Amino acid sequence: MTALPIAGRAHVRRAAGRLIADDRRAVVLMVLLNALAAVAGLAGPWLLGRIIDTVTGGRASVTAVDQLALAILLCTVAQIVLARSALAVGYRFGERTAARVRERFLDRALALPAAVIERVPAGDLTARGTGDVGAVASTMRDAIPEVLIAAVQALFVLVAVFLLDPLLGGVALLGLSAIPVATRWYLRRARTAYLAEGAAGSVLADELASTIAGTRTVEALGLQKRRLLVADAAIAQARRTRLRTLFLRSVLFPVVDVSYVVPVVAVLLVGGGLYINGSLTLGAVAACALYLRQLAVPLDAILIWLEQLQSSGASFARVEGLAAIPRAVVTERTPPADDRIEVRGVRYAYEGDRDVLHGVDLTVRPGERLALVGPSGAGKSTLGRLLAGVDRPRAGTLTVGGVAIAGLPPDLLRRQVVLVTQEHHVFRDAVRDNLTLAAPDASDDDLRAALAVVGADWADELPDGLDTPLGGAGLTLNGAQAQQLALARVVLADPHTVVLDEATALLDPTTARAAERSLAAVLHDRTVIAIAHRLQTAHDADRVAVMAAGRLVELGTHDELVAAGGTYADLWRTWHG
Ligand SMILES: Nc1ncnc2c1ncn2[C@@H]1O[C@H](COP(=O)(O)OP(=O)(O)OP(=O)(O)O)[C@@H](O)[C@H]1O
Repeated sequence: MTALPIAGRAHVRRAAGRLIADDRRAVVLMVLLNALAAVAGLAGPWLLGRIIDTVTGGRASVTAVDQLALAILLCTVAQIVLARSALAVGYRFGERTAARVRERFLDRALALPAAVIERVPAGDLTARGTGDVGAVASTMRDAIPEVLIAAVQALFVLVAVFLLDPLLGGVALLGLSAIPVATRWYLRRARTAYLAEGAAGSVLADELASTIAGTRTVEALGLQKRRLLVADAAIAQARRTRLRTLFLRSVLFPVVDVSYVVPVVAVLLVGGGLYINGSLTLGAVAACALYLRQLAVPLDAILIWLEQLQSSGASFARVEGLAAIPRAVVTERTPPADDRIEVRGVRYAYEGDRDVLHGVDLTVRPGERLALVGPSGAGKSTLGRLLAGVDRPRAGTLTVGGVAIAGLPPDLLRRQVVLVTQEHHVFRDAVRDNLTLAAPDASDDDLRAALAVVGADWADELPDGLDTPLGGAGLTLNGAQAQQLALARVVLADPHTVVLDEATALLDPTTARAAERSLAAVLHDRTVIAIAHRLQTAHDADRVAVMAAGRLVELGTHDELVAAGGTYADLWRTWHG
């Protein structure tokens, strides 16, 4: 199993920037409304300072004080209205952006090549698609608007203090200096810690999912204790990583809380001195102190969200990690010239450059039945997947009618080659939707005809006909019926070539016989490449290709190969006892 990639910091920053830029009008409006709200909010302490100066200057008249008080009231109302409007614009921006994150993840997950999905732990993809996407979406909805708003407010408050008195502004900044130091310490450690927390969550989800999926096996083999130990280890790791992030938070927050009080005290002390000196009015000192008290609110908001930004930054890196996986690219636009499949110098590696196929050459003749035989691990299934376009070769070419098989678009590919294995997925959907996957334009009559070809009599007695839901609360198909449904899909896709890989291996003997009949009906008039585990299949085939250790070692008819006295002849003798 290979883990899914994680996006680097630069990629995450660019992706976040793009999300904001995609809705830039909302962002500009949000900042503008909020800047106006901040200006209205700043007027309050300044007007209060004016009242103090008017009263202490002995020039107080009731009308002047009333007018100033009324102005404070108006500014407060304006601030509330503007700030609420900014928040409303922000939340709408957040909801739209969250929806885009979800859609993009789904698009990317659906575009992952089948080979990649098979190789990554299922829990990882699920955890990214649920927990991580959820964390990013809620950050976009709540954190980004609030952080933007708080940043504008904090900036305006500081500018106001500097405008009132630059010296007091400097003192305030000095008093706040512990915050960036503590934040830097936190940020340096937080990404790694939150990534570890996310990874531990994925492992836990994966372990639980695989225990649930294998419940019967676990029960049958008495593996409960072993699975519990595995789950315990995953839970312990999840707990360790959570404690680490908790520790980081428990250092940051107390330092920050104390840092809010320091500048207020410093400004009152220094401002008091300046007032006694006569270089500053009492009103200005009071206004500065009030501003700095106000500063705690936006700074607190930024720091609280910073924590969420960090954890969701790690989530975003996991969500964006999918972008690093090359999509299944369509390189061929022209339909193949004919049905001939050519394999030339094909090499394939599951991991790195450790080849499991070492230069395979093969021509599949249209209409023939070709059996692929060889010992376990020889590379038969791997070649079968390449022939069906599920995977691309690392080197060499696999073509049908002159075009690369894996480069064909899905609708064209399924009319050329289809892989039939023992795994038949029944989607939780109506029978009709389960079938039209293979032929979106097929009519109900086509679907019924396809079910009839594979001998699916049960389909005639469905309670709601083709609308009958399958899986979940709907009808549950048994193994043979599920296979017939899969074979009906093949009939509908109507490929000229079918690759069979252990198509009936899992069925019991009675069902297998019925399944063989269905299969025979599907294979009629098509080229068949059968990965043969029973040599009887090879005996009945037109030609036999023998594989050993990733190489094609023999090719010919059954009789020719038996007469040649090589690998196949040995296999045949052993099988015949
Ligand atoms: N998903 C995978 N990841 C890594 N290596 C793999 C994977 N699948 C197969 N292999 C390796 O590739 C080689 C060829 O395997 P393949 O399944 O194609 O052989 P096979 O001839 O079909 O064997 P069998 O008859 O047992 O199915 C083997 O060494 C196998 O271990």
